[in-house]
Amino acid sequence: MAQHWADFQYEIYLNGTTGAVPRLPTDPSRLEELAEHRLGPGPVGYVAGSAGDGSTARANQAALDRHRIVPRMLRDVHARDLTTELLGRTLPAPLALAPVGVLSIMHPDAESAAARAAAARGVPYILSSASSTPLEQVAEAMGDAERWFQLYWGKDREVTRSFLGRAQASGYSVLVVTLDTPLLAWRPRDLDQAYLPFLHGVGTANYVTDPAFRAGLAKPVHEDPNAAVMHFLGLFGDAGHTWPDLAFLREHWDGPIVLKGVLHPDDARLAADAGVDGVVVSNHGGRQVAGSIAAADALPGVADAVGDRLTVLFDSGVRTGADVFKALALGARAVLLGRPYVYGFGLDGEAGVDHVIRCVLAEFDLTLALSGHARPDTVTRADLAETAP
Ligand SMILES: Cc1cc2nc3c(=O)[nH]c(=O)nc-3n(C[C@H](O)[C@H](O)[C@H](O)COP(=O)(O)O)c2cc1C
Ligand SMILES: O=C(O)C(=O)c1ccccc1
Repeated sequence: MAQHWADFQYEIYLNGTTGAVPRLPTDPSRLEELAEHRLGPGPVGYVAGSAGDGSTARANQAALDRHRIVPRMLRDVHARDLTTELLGRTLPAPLALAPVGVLSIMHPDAESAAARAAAARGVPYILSSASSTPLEQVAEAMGDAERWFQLYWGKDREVTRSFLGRAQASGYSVLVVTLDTPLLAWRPRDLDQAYLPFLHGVGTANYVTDPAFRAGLAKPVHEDPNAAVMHFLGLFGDAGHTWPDLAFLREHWDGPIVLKGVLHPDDARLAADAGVDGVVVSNHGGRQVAGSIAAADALPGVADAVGDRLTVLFDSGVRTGADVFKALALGARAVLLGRPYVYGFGLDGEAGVDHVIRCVLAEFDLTLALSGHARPDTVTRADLAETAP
């Protein structure tokens, strides 16, 4: 019998015959509850928290929930193939791990371990600019797996140029440029605990090891670490960038460029006009604009506007394999998984990330089959019914 991601369920049941149950829950809500219970209040608050009243984060899930799958019967779904072509690459499934900075607040093994877990399954890992470990070290941990780098496009051109050069020298091939975070949003859960990871020395490793960044410091990092953090906070974002500035990135990056955080169809058209290769429809997991449109509600408009010109990716609210199916039906080529893998990582390190990847892909494989599809790319809007809120 061909190997399917769905076989993970029988592996779990078979292990159960010897009394072994999974070390982590397979249900994403229970995983989050466990993380809230076991991990430190500052760190877990940073991950679980969102902007303002939290309404955008809730809306992300509600929007996916409002769309219901309409399964089709008696189609041959016996042999399934989840491989997905995008940006000139073949992925084992329509899934990548979203860039999440400061992972060492969750687990001391940090980004290298999360990246290794993704690499072992062939799932692209998108390394954040704000990683706890320098990008060169994470690249080494990944062997010859796909490397994607997420850029916080900051105020200092020399630092940006240096980051792009370092990332290319370390074998990162896809550049994901995050547009929705020129400033950190108002985040009450962090404010109420007065907790910001960077001030605990986390998330600045790519910066403090960078020659161009160091050139802007009055004193060496070890002599005045707080000044280095404040310098980072002052330059990691730039609220002054506009569309024509993208030419600078195009000039300094050889591979595909994907813009993350696009919600308006007109912005998607501007992205296509600017000559980039893809967009991620995302509201940053509800962490930036409280009250913003749910990402899943923005997806069809963006897909209609640029689906024939750009690779459309999606994140914000994906928790299950069924959510992956719905995102594809609404027009995404693939999805990025955010908080769920971070909880798995916090609870069980590299093995926890592997567990979450396998749960989501097993359920996606089963959803695909039970809905009448043998491949991700045959899923369309006709597979969904939209119900009243
Ligand atoms: C703790 C945390 C840190 C994040 N850091 C980054 C980052 O460094 N760069 C970035 O582009 N997005 C970052 N994001 C956003 C994710 O890439 C992604 O858009 C979001 O988590 C998707 O929403 P979801 O977690 O609800 O699925 C972060 C998200 C979380 C939860
Ligand atoms: O916390 C975040 O959502 C985020 O994107 C971020 C921003 C700056 C540095 C690290 C993470």
